[in-house]
Amino acid sequence: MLERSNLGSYPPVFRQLNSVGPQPKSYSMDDTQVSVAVAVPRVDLECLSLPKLGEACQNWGIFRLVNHGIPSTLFTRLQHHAQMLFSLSFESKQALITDPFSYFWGTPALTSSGAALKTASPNMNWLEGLNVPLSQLTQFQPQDPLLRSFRLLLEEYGRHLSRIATTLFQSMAKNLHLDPEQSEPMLEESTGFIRVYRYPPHHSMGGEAWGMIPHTDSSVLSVVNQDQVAGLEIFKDNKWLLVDPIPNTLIVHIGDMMQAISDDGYTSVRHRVRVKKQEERLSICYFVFPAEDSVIHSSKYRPFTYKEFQQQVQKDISTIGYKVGLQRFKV
Ligand SMILES: O=C(O)CCC(=O)C(=O)O
Ligand SMILES: [Fe+2]
Repeated sequence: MLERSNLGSYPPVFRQLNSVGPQPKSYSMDDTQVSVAVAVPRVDLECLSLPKLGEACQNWGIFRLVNHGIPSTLFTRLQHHAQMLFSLSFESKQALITDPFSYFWGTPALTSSGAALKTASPNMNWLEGLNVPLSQLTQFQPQDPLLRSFRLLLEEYGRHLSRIATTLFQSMAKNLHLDPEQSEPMLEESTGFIRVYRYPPHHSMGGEAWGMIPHTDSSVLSVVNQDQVAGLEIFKDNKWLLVDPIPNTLIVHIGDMMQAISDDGYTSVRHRVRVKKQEERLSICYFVFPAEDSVIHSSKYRPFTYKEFQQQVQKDISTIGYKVGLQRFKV
């Protein structure tokens, strides 16, 4: 049960708990019925089966990674630190979390500097988060002991995620018969960043709020580490399906860049996050991209760089309120 004392840690716009005051505008969707839990395919990183991996990427665009080599104690410590950090007062978080980290709420769409992107959309995403560019981690030398130890954990976690993403990408490239020289810049480890999210509870009296509205990730690969509070849903075969949390497993998403690289053979799966009435949810997500200026060649899209793609996404979010994505680049 949520402690009221927690309230001061939420950004003011999320402090409407139990009130009948004005509700944030909700994302209007007709397909918000309860989604069913589903067994997403499992991929074992220790005994990686290329056919199984290929099948998951083609048919699902998402899979559950097991035997990934990350110690369970690292998961626990990360979650614990994230919880402690988010439970600080809103003002403390604003003051403590400084460049190159950034603290945001209400939208996951950020500019390249980490500031929240001004969006034309009235949809409020019911979340607060921390943005961590991994290549700049060592520049973050906070005085605060909690942040200092969190940074060390993120560094260790980032190394694991780089290893995992590289192994998976190389196996996917093999499956797709990509030329190793051309595919190498398609996964640039230095572009990797981590988002740590907290989804506050939402006591809806009138409207419903989404933790994160439906979207596809712009990345090559995204790796989600969720706590025990369910909420992540994927859209498959015209249904929303719940991706259950299972301790010590990771959820890997195919992102838009991987969809383009694979000539649409793999699907960047649409997903969203549902918020709970009583419980907070935490997740720690990793995203990795192609080298900014490498040209992505695909039979389905005109040649483009990730930089162009990102600029187009930011322009669409600012002007029309949502991401159009790969459609903008179709031949
Ligand atoms: O919190 C989650 O489980 C997913 C977050 C997500 O989809 C994203 O950051 O793109
Ligand atoms: Fe996502």
